[in-house]
Amino acid sequence: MRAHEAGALHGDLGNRGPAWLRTPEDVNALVPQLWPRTVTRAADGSLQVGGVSVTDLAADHGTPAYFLDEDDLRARCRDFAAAFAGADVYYAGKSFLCKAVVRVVEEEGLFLDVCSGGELAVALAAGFPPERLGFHGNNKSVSELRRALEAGVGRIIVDSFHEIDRLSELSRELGKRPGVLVRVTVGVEAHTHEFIATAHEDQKFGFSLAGGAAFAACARILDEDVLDLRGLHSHIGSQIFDTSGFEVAARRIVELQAQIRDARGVELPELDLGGGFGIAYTTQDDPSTPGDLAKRINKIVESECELASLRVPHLSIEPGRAIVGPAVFTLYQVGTVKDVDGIRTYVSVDGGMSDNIRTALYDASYSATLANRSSGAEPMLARVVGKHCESGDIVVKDEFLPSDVQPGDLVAVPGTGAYCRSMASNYNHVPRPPVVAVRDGAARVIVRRETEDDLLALDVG
Ligand SMILES: Cc1ncc(COP(=O)(O)O)c(C=O)c1O
Ligand SMILES: N[C@@H](CCCC[NH3+])C(=O)O
Repeated sequence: MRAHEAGALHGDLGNRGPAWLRTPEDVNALVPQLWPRTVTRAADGSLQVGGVSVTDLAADHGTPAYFLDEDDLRARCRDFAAAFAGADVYYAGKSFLCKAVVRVVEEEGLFLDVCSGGELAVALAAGFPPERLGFHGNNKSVSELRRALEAGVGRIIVDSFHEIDRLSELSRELGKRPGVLVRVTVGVEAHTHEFIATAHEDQKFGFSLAGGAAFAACARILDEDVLDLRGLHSHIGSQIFDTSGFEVAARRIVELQAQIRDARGVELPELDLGGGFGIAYTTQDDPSTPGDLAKRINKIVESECELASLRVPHLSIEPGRAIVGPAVFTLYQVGTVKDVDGIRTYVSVDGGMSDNIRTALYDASYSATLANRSSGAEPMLARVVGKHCESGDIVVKDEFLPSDVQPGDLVAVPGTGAYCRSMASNYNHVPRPPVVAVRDGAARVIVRRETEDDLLALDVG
């Protein structure tokens, strides 16, 4: 539910907030599902991650900054790999990609999904085995496809007839026979924000199942026999909690597998059901564990295959957010606190929509906590905003912070590992924050802070 829909007034505080948001009994308490697993409040009240206090991290690395709990990230990779044992788990690099994360993904035995020449370049620069890469995109350029073929990318997920033609021509030219999946639009209305739903009919991704394009794409690939058609792919959207969407997708896509078998005598050996598994951004979100997801997804694929008398294909999934999202928090410093009489208290921090566009773009909800100390002050409903020239520059729409929050305090926002640094911008020429990995009492910068010199270096006029 969105704050403006809820329209509830918190009588005790006279502030406007969503109906679900309750005054916390202890404003210093950390809600476990929101935080990376090594985050705790130390005896002095400050947060610590990987055994390092955020006050030290802020002193050493500045704010705003993204802090990655490396143990948490690795544990999430392992949880998915163990739950989906026997399947290929592709980490969706669009959620956040840098060489250090590529190495973690490789060390933890995952595959990697990239969706642009740039992401491919990061993966290759980090030495990721190309055969474990999947290459996505609805408009891959000829040069991106050429690079993917030359590098030996394991799977190319084709998304249009133009791409099939382009890739076939390049494959002939280079003497390659790449493994491909056909991305199918299964016609599912995923329960998520409209901008991040990807399997309803009216949108740019994939080949329509209902309209027959998906079957025609497979038929064309099989007829031409230049590309090695390994299977079908479906991705229904992102930040999804209700697994019924995956079930409908699996059912429809298995029906298409059966149709291809009946018409062409070919049982496609692979099936990729994409990513999109939701994470907790607030106390309202209750995500499934990888184990639960695996159980439900395997069950539906197996039962649908049995119904269609198909062998169960080799399964892949592509989680991004669910792996990196909860492993990171953003640390900001408070610059001003403004009580707009009787309406709202605005806590301004030193970042904003340039390091987290999701609130403005998707009306996303986040949580926050005072990070450099605990406080005995009464909870106060606040809006955490950034420093940009835009009134929609909101980081956390509604959150209870201690009422003595003041300039110089640190505020931490959890759940910012996915689609925050990767979608960051230089709006207002604000340099993008660093990403710092913390583990076993030590912090290391894995993406350095951008500088004004970096920005000016591009300005060659
Ligand atoms: C094809 C594909 N796979 C995987 C993902 C990863 O999604 P998420 O980060 O929600 O798991 C996306 C993004 O929505 C996607 O478009
Ligand atoms: N960028 C989106 C998700 C889209 C993922 C890619 N298809 C988000 O922040 O939630």
